[in-house]
Amino acid sequence: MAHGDRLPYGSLQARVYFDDNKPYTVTSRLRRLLDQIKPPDQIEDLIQKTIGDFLEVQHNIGEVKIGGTLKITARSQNEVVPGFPFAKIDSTWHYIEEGLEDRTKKVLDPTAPPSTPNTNINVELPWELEIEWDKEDVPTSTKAIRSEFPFLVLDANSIISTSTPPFTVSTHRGFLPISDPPFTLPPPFAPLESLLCRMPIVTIDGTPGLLSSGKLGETVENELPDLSGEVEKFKGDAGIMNAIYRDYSFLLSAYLLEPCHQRFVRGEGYGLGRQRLPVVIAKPMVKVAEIAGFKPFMEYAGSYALYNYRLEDPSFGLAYSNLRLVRAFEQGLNPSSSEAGFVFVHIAMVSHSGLLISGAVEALNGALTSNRIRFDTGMEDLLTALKKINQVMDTMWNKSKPNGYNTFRTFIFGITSQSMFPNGVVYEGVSEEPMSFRGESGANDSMIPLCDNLLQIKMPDTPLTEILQDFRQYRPGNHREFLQAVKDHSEKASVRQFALEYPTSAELYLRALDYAREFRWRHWCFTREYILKFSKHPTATGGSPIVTWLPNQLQAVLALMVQVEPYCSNASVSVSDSPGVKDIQEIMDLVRSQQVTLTKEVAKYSAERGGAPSVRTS
Ligand code: HEM
Repeated sequence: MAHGDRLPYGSLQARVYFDDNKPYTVTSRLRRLLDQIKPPDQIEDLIQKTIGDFLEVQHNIGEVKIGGTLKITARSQNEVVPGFPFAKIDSTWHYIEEGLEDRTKKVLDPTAPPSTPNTNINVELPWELEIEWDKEDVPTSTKAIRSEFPFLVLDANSIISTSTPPFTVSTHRGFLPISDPPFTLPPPFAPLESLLCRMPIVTIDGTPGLLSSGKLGETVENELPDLSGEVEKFKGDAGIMNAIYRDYSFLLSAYLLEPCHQRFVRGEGYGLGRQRLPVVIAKPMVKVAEIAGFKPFMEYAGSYALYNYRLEDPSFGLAYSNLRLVRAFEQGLNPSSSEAGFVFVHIAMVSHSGLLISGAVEALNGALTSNRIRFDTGMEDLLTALKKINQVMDTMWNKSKPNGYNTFRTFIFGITSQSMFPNGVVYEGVSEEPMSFRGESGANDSMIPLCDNLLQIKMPDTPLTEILQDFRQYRPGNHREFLQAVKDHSEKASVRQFALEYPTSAELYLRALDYAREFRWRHWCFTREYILKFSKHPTATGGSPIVTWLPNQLQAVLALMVQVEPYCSNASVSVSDSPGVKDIQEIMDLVRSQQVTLTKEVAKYSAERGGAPSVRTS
């Protein structure tokens, strides 16, 4: 049924589910129905009731065309309550956020009524019917969720269970796991735990570990049983599954890359890694990765960076000084090591991604509904978040020193496009066909891709961009789906065009691009100072060509900024009035000088390294 079609029956009902026992006043108002035939403009029901379960309101509206707004506001002492709206059209109940995965729906709504089959109503109908929550009263973090962008983003009120995937996007945890990661494994995995404690180059008690003496490989082969039978037993606990996946991925990478580390510390090239993974790592890893929804190799979010912390004092939360590593390659769990600093800066940045997400969703909803105020408000939140994220990123220089980076870096390389694994790696007991996966990389973080997708930053049609697309597979499933939904809806709403239609929005848009530029420029500087100065290896840990890949995306952002600049010429000065905020001219001068500098630097490094390496995309 499409927008404008007639509803065959004159009844529209809404049902609100409450998850506590407070008394509520519920106002339900039907308004702005387009092309109504009979009903009055507006019907208002006021119902006061103590509720422990559902409240239903019904409007008898006669024959109407689809496309109106049912507004339901529920209040308890001025607080807007968390409720889940349903619409009943004819005799079928539709959850308003129709289209969500059943899994998520069940977590949030254990009491959802079964929908009865109805041949007249298409399941897409609720999306034609706009249902809004009272905008003034709904907190920023939640108002976007119950609106036009059909992706369920959790918030602090959402009910989560042990089966909720740890990496479920939310407005309070952002792209961090929804709960802090478990840091001990169930008892059957004691042999794995024991190996991982003895594994780092320097162990927790300061003594040299297995990687220091090059004894990890033989110790694995002598000691580790095949625990793949145990993995399945913990299937119901998504957090534990993710922790088991994290821990096997550390052992797997250390095992494969140990010989490369030995050569690297002797000042030689990396040479070859181990080309076969023994069954005792391969089988449980493949099993746990499949259940947890990752590739059977170390990933950025699910393993090395975002699932690799514990809180020293849980009451202190995610403060940088309160973070400790769970696993490490380099210096035991020393929180001041370069490896710890590298991991913690990522976590500290991502801890600000909740506002980035709610801002992006609000801006998207603004564009989807042609609501300029909503769009601008969302963009302002996005800018606040990006500013903070960039500030934290800048602390990397002190928290993890360039000369300490290359020691632990050896262990986060992947298989794809790496000279250490020219023919892939055989996972014994799984398949004799060699497998290949990209290595751990911040490129699999979701914050910058969110900006790319929301702002419709078009990357050039090059093999380098294919690598960017290939990286998408290496993210948690819910991150991937969220980013895809943002991309699709941003295209549907033509976010970029919507922003450029009005100078103030255009300025906000340009400033968001500027933060993406700043992020990518700093990245290029990191690559120069941490990698190019110390290593001749041609590919980064994720398998992208070290000199040309980051500039591919950075140049695209710089070029887009030049295109957008003219649309900001009459913008209100309010955004740039705040202290410390650069004016547009200043931003654009920097953009033009970075375009020139980057081109020169890429040419220089490429020439020094004998031209750009050939690019393999998968
Ligand atoms: C010493 C610090 C860092 C270095 C040396 C570094 C290095 C790199 C390199 C070489 C790449 C290329 C991709 C590949 O691995 O094949 C990359 C990509 C990327 N890294 Fe980092 N990184 C650092 C810190 C961070 C941090 C703190 C973040 C925060 C989330 C991050 C996020 C990203 C992103 C989003 C990309 C993709 C860039 C794009 O789309 O243009 N990196 N990084």
